[in-house]
Amino acid sequence: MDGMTFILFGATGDLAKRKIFPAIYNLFLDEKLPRAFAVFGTGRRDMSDEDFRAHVEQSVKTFSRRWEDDRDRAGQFLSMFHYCAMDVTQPQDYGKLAQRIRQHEQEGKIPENRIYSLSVAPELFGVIASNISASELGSATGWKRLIIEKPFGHDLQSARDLNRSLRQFFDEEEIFRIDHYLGKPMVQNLEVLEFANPILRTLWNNQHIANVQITASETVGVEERAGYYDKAGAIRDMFQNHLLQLLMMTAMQMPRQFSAREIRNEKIKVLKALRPLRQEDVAAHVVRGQYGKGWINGKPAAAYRDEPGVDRASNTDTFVAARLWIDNAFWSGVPFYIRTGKRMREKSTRIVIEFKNPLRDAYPVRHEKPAPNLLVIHVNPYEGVSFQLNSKHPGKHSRIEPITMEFAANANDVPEAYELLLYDALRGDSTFFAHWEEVELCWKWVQPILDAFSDQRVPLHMYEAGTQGPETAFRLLEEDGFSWWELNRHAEEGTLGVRREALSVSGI
Ligand SMILES: NC(=O)C1=CN([C@@H]2O[C@H](COP(=O)(O)OP(=O)(O)OC[C@H]3O[C@@H](n4cnc5c(N)ncnc54)[C@H](OP(=O)(O)O)[C@@H]3O)[C@@H](O)[C@H]2O)C=CC1
Ligand SMILES: O=C1O[C@H](COP(=O)(O)O)[C@@H](O)[C@H](O)[C@H]1O
Repeated sequence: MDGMTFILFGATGDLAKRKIFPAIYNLFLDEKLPRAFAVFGTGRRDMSDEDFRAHVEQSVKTFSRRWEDDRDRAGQFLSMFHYCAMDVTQPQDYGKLAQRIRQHEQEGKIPENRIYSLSVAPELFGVIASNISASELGSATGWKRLIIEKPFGHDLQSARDLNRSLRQFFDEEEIFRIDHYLGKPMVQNLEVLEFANPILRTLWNNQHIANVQITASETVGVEERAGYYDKAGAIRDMFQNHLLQLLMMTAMQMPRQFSAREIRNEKIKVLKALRPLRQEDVAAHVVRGQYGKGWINGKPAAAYRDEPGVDRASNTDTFVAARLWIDNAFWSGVPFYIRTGKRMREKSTRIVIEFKNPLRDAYPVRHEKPAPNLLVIHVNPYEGVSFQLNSKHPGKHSRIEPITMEFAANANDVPEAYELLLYDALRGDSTFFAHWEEVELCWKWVQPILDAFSDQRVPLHMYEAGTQGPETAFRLLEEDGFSWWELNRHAEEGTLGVRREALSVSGI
């Protein structure tokens, strides 16, 4: 890799501390950084380079799973970090930053290749891109890339406006929109599972698959982010981006080549085949929920409306479940059920593929019915794959019981999403970043839901904190003769199976 400079706007913020510095540190330990690599952090507060390095060290000690107490190594790592206080809204401040970067590049004979990473509030994305371009930074002789955090817009129109303003200064190929779900190792593994296993490839279609369920449930509530979340809700925070990305990665067909462009084309085909929702149909296919008070892991949890910073009369969705149809030759007739929520019973992101069960009634009456085969991709926090098959009980003649074959990744060896994504951005590989066309199509599909929610056309169902969401989300599947599959009780002990989910039992 060529030498380069990583310019981090928002280097004193929460994301930098928890994700970005630890990721850079892990890449450093793995010798994946270019030989000539420097980070210039910026923020409004005053800090010397030494203060900044102490801040980076503290962040890495706290948040990297691999901190090594080796002073030489730590010194070598920290010497890459520099700090420049500035206000990003002030064009004159960019000259100071540009001078420091240029001096560093000249002293080290480093090419003027620059990555601008925007870890600041989204309102500042456009102004930073414009000021970079208008300042001395804009006349660098090397390549440039822009890393953007979420949220990318608040709805279809604002996303288009933001994209238009960024595209005045950066080409699409230069923009790397982070969706950290695309950096999760099991999500990156999806294309291998689907396409490198002829057995699965043969089965990956509507002839064999009965339904697909994608769940991202969290036990945490709104935490300290009410200011942002109360305006966003689960539909913007998780559904429009992370969950639709999981849907695309699951439903896409094998690309002609495993290049960023071809993979993106296949993902886009899925979005284009998604059956559009008319506003008047939203209530029939989308369930909207908000958590009330309840219990999480034996501790009382406040209702969403009682959380600090939340409007007492808020109608914001903290839970969304939806039924989607992909109208193409591969998936026609297969419902995709997607749900996400805060303050649910368990933290789990998983994709469950339920296979058709044509032999269910082929066994004589005295036998138990075989359960459907299930393939479960456990994305988070367990990372692995399990396959549920049927087997005959050795002792009981007529007993058919489900058995699970599983593969679980060794948690210590699994890199974090930001590590994989930053490494890709350094190499200029955009496969696991959200392309504008994907982002726009996702907003387009979601927009009628946003409109129906804001017009109060979809009832807001309250659910008790610590449960699996409102009852209506169970009905959504029951209408089609299915039920949600949940992690089995022994998941913490390493068993990755699933079982049919019972209706809203709280986690008391
Ligand atoms: N935190 C998280 O877990 C996640 C965050 N994100 C996204 O990442 C981005 C950053 O979030 P987060 O780190 O939580 O935010 P914080 O509020 O913690 O940090 C904001 C950063 O922006 C800097 N900043 C604010 N205004 C200016 C200004 N006018 N000039 C220069 N610097 C400024 C602050 O510096 P200073 O205080 O020194 O002025 C600070 O470093 C947001 O887009 C967020 O949506 C996305 C996913 C998860
Ligand atoms: O982007 C977000 O993701 C987190 C959940 O991420 P995970 O990696 O822990 O599954 C969510 O809590 C947050 O609200 C959202 O902004």
